Amino acid sequence: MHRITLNQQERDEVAELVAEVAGDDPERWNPLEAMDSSTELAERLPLRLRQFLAGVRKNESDVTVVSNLPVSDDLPPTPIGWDIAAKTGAGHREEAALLLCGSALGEPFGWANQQDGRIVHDVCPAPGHENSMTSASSETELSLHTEDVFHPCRGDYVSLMCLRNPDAVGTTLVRIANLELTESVRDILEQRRFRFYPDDSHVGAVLAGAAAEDYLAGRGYDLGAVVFGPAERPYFRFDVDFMSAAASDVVASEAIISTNREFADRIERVALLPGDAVFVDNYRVVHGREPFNPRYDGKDRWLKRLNLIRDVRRIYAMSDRRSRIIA
Ligand SMILES: NC(=[NH2+])NCCC[C@H](N)C(=O)O
Ligand SMILES: O=C(O)CCC(=O)C(=O)O
Ligand SMILES: [Fe+2]
Repeated sequence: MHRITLNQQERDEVAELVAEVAGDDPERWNPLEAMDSSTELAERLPLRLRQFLAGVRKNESDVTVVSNLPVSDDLPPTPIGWDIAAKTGAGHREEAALLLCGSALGEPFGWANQQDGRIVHDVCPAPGHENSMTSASSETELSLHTEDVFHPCRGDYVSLMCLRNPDAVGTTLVRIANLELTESVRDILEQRRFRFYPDDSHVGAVLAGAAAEDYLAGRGYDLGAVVFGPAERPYFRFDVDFMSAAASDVVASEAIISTNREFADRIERVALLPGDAVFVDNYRVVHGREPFNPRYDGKDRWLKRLNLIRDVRRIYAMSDRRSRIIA
């Protein structure tokens, strides 16, 4: 794990940029506008941080933590669900901090059908979702997954900035570099024998069964491989809850099961503290979360999440609109 810890002066410098991007009034916070200014202002981040993130990008570092980012003294209570945060602008300065750092690594983008098309998401437990398969869950663990596994323009990085984490709940991680797959399993994973589906956070997406297969095939998301790219430094995608083998392909189905079993021995964890942001390489690492007990008292665990792609033109090229929000 690569880590940089900002010193006091660097933290103050970031806080100044955050103030410029975010302003004082959460009610007037417009993340899409802020995204534009943050891309320019990212040039003024402390040199040591910019150089560090440039190295992360160039070397394709698996997991990177930036520590001691500014978190507001007057942080509002943890919202009880992302929709509340969307209404109130809660944690808008921290959204700005994540946009600034993220812009040094990639290009922010979002999904029209996820968290209402927001560019920065809230990850906090929500009543009624304790055992769901979305980031709003708590009591049930969140399976190790590639973020937005189904989509060809899924993020190169998923980034999470911590505002609160009182019980030091861990984000779980497995790197492909640590997997010891047998040659025969790897061989199967490299073949286009798998289907990948939108997860439950993509509202209104067709979720399962034959209808989903038609929908995805119609959009060009046909059978794909799990492992791909350079043999010496491969990429992968995996989400046991939202993938399947092609119909009646028992061998591919078994490869999913054995890969998922292999994860168990390779899990690393990072318990983010307030002011930590983790940048997970979404092509080299799957991530998830340990279970925990939600409180719903304003002191709950609270992260901001931002997707980053290395070349936003890949998104523009898929559509007839020049938008970072994938429809
Ligand atoms: N295996 C899974 N549960 N995958 C879905 C992960 C959570 C999803 N990214 C969300 O925003 O809610
Ligand atoms: O809460 C975490 O640590 C991870 C959450 C996650 O995987 C997500 O929001 O996509
Ligand atoms: Fe995730």
